Amino acid sequence: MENFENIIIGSGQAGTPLAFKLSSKGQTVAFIEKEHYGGTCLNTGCTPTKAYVASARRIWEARHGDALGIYIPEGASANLHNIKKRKDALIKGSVDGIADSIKKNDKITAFHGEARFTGNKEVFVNGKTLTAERIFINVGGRPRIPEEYRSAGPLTNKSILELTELPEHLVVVGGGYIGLEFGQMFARFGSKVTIVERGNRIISKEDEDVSQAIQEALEADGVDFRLKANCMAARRLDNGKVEVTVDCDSGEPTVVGTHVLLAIGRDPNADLLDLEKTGVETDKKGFIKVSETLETNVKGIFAMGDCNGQGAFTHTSYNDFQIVDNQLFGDGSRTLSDRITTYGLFVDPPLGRVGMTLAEAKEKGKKILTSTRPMSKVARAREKGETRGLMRVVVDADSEKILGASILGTGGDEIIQGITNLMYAGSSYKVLRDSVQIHPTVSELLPTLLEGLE
Ligand SMILES: Cc1cc2nc3c(=O)[nH]c(=O)nc-3n(C[C@H](O)[C@H](O)[C@H](O)COP(=O)(O)OP(=O)(O)OC[C@H]3O[C@@H](n4cnc5c(N)ncnc54)[C@H](O)[C@@H]3O)c2cc1C
Ligand SMILES: NC(=O)c1ccc[n+]([C@@H]2O[C@H](COP(=O)([O-])OP(=O)(O)OC[C@H]3O[C@@H](n4cnc5c(N)ncnc54)[C@H](O)[C@@H]3O)[C@@H](O)[C@H]2O)c1
Repeated sequence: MENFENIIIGSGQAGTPLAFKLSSKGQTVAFIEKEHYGGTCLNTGCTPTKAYVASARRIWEARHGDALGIYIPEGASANLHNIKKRKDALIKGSVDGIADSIKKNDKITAFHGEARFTGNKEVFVNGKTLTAERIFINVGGRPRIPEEYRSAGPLTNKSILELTELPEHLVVVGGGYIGLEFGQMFARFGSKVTIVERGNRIISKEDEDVSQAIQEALEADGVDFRLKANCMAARRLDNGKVEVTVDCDSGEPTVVGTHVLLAIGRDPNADLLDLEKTGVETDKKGFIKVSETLETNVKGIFAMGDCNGQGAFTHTSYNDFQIVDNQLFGDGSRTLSDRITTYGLFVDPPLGRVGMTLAEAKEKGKKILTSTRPMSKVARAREKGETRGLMRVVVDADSEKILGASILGTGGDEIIQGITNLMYAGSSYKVLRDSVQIHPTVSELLPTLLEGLE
């Protein structure tokens, strides 16, 4: 039995900074990771996909000179082997950086193996039992793979990033974040892509016109959509192809492709921890239940990141770390409910989102003011020749505070942060409405957008 002051299970976006923070305070840490340092975001999530998105954008530019008066000779092609090589190098640099820092840190003891609980404050890994008064769980999630897809040998976000040759026809099941980002990039690389979605529209959390505009953007890249695909299964055919049963209301009942990517959501890894040995409670979906300060029902055991169901993004996991850090070493004022929902969808053009959609605000019965402006009415977007998308803001009519915004368009993933900042400041929308912004930028239309509130 080895005793530490802290045990961290999983080196995700919260566990890793926490290990270094605890050690900087002179505390001992057992840091357990079963796979690669940096977790999903670094190895099979954000970093590789955004590297691929950049390659996809480059080939799109190489094929779209005409609109801007540039003659580009034909022949640009994507070399997936080299795209992957670049991505692998990016990841290796960061993973090695974390490993080096851990090696040099005499307060952190690293364990490479799968941890599970054997007692209340007792964790078993690599044949050793570790104990600590404080245990932090940051185990993330894994792709959901329903039984009816298994025999087809579907790709996941992990295995698709190992391909070195382009799929001839990639069938993507799921029209959410993962399906849309991979769908567009592989279409741009040169694969035929069909996205099959169970709902009647893609990315259904967004306002309908936003979903529609994203679908049109991907269709312009050649992506086919099959919506309302409500009876889904997949099987491998004798000729090696995969057949996905879609059973939509109209059209062919199946789609046959060379590869199928499953992107229908992720399940938390909490079920693999033998949590019953500690009495830590999970909810119906398997997420670990936490308090406002991320402590579980067992005192001294915390859950951070995707496994607590309070967020599913790198920045929400990192914010979990900030909350725990503030509770342990700060003034204890930071809690979960301070967090404003914000995220990006990194298709092209990108979507930046914060707070409520218009539909959500209406559903909540709020007295609202709203304004929408198409990107075709934004000078900078016209100058760039990238006029797809729209910007929308929703304001609480009584408090004058911004409730939410969607910016789908060139630079949308960056521009949204200005609105996020205003929301964190708790200021009236009038502060932004009356501000001066640089010309010519997309942001300069934010004051105009706010002048149009109705
Ligand atoms: C394809 C894809 C693209 C994404 N793109 C974005 C994006 O652009 N922006 C964004 O904000 N988010 C993105 N995300 C989401 C983001 O990756 C996660 O929200 C983020 O990684 C937070 O994860 P985490 O901290 O909960 O844990 P993770 O990063 O999932 O790390 C958990 C770690 O725990 C380890 N582990 C699990 N069980 C055990 C165990 N029993 N013992 C030891 N170790 C264990 C795992 O090996 C893993 O390394 C993306 C996700 C995917 C899949
Ligand atoms: N840009 C980003 O920040 C980013 C990028 C990628 C992934 N992620 C994270 O990864 C998580 C998982 O992403 P995801 O795309 O797998 O999930 P998701 O929940 O975003 O989308 C899943 C989609 O699949 C559909 N679906 C569900 N079951 C289906 C079925 N049986 N057949 C057909 N369609 C089905 C759903 O209606 C939904 O549209 C997200 O919650 C997100 O937090 C974030």
